[in-house]
Amino acid sequence: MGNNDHVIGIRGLRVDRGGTTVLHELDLAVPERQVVGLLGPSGSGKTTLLRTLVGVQVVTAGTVDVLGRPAGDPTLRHQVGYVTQSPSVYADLSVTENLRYFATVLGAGARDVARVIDAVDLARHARRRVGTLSGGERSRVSLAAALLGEPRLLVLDEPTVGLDPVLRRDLWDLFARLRDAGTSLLVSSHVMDEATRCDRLLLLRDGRLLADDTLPGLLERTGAHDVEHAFLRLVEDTIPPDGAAPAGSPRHLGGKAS
Ligand SMILES: Nc1ncnc2c1ncn2[C@@H]1O[C@H](COP(=O)(O)OP(=O)(O)OP(=O)(O)O)[C@@H](O)[C@H]1O
Repeated sequence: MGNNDHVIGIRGLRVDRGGTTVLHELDLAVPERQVVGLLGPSGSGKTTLLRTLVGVQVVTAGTVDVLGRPAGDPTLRHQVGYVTQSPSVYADLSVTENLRYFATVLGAGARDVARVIDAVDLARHARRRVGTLSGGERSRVSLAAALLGEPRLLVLDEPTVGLDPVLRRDLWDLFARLRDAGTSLLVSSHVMDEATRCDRLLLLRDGRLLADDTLPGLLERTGAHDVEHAFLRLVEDTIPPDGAAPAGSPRHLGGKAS
């Protein structure tokens, strides 16, 4: 796959925070027009990795390219939508007022406001003050703001956290629709089940990439029946017990380990 098919290219990325290395020599590429899940337990480095993509994280070593430009390049501002874990919208403004404000900042038109409100299914709450919305509704307002201007890449940090199963399903349906319309998405989650909704998976643990694969590829490679067990098998393979085969041995990676 050539560079043109990738929306994100990372080489030798190392990030130190507070004197500790939290991302170790990451190499990865995210293909365009796919929903790519960045899965890993709490503290594995997901947010740190996403922050590097939008240029707000100091990088110790390596390169991070987004849409063919260095991460953080001003030309990317309108092409990358980023939603952080805490909703970054104004509680004392209505849904529409929030989005009009962000549309003005981004130079997007009023029609775009109606489009993004529809996209996240908040039309019936458009006049409500954001402070009166539920947590899930509020996070959809943040998502709507990220959709303004039709970015080519959406970077979403744990967008489904705290949502009930119905809302989670609806949000993943929305991600699939955005992908079908041509957007590339990188979505972080610590809920391994959400792997089934992703076209590709990046599994992160302790700042290291355990896997960069499709779900079927991952299951076949590890012989596991779900992503949680695949994750555990990969962890076993990278931390061998005393006297066992070295890390990266084909013990589990190719076979059907029990
Ligand atoms: N400002 C900071 N200073 C020092 N260490 C930090 C800082 N922010 C995060 N870390 C550490 O970096 C590591 C990765 O954190 P990060 O927030 O990227 O993980 P995460 O996978 O997003 O976790 P979560 O799912 O809980 O949000 C953790 O060990 C965390 O304690």
